[in-house]
Amino acid sequence: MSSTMPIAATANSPAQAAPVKLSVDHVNMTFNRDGKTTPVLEDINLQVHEGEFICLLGPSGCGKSTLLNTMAGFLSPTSGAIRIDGEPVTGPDPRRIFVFQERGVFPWLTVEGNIGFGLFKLPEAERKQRIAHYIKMVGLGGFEQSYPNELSGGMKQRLEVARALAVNPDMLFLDEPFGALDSITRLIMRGELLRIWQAERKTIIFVTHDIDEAVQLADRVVVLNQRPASIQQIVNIDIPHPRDLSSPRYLELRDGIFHQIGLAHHV
Ligand SMILES: Nc1ncnc2c1ncn2[C@@H]1O[C@H](COP(=O)(O)OP(=O)(O)OP(=O)(O)O)[C@@H](O)[C@H]1O
Repeated sequence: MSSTMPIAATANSPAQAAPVKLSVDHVNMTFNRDGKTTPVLEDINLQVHEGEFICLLGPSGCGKSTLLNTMAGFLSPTSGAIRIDGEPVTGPDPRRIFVFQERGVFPWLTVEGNIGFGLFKLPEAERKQRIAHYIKMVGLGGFEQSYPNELSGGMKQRLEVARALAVNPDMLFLDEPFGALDSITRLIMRGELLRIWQAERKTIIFVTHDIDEAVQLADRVVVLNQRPASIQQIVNIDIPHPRDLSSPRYLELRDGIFHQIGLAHHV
C-alpha cells in the first residue's frame, strides 16, 4: 500500500443512521498576528451524527485544536459555517462541554464539590442524587470528600469526565484529555470513557495525535493533513466494542492510518 492510498471504504456504522448533530461546511481558518498570516484549516467538511464518537487525528500543530475550538464556539472560522442541531454556532454553549488537556478540576473543592459545581440550580435532593450517580459511574466511591491533590492523575481525569457529564451535556469536546497520563492509565481511561459513552451515548469529538487511541475509541477517525489542515480521509472503524487490539481488522485499520499519515516505515 502506498502512503497516499486511501483505506478501503466500509459500510456505515449504525451511528451514521442517526440524525446529523453537527455539521462543518467549507470551514477555513486563518490566524493573523503581527502582520503574519497563518492558514490553519482549509475547506473542512464534516457531518457528525447524534451519539457518534469521532476522533480528529493529525500531526502536532496541524490544526486539530483549532478545529475543535471552532466546533465548540470558542473561535469563529474565517469562512464557512458550523451548525449544531441545524443552528449556527455563534459561541460556547453550556449544553456542550469542553474538557481541556490541562486538568480543569477545582483544587479547592472536594470530589463532591467539583461534580456538583455546575448543578447549583437543581433542588438539593436531585443534586445529591446526580452527584452520587456520577461518582459511582467513574468509580470514585469512597473519595467523595477528597480534594484533587489527594487523587492520582487518572482519578483526577475521571473526576473531570464525571464533572462534565453531570451537567448532562448533549455533546462533549475532548482535547487530548489523556495526554498527560502514563500509558497504563491512558488505556484504563479509554476503557472508562467507552463504558460511559456506551451508557450515555453523548456525541463526542475527541482530539488525539495517537493513532492507537483513535482506532480504539472512534466510530470514525477523521485524518487531517499537515497544516493548513484539510481532511485527508475519514476512516470508519467497523469493529464492535470491546475491540480486540490484536485482531487482523484492528491491525489493518491502524496500519492503514499509519500509511495514510506517511509514518509506516519510520519506526
Ligand atoms: N490564537 C492563535 N493565533 C495564532 N496562531 C495560532 C493560534 N492558535 C493556534 N495557532 C497556530 O495554529 C496552528 C495549529 O494549532 P493547533 O493547536 O490547532 O494544532 P494541533 O493540531 O491541535 O497541535 P497539537 O497536537 O500539537 O496540540 C499552529 O501553527 C499554531 O501555532
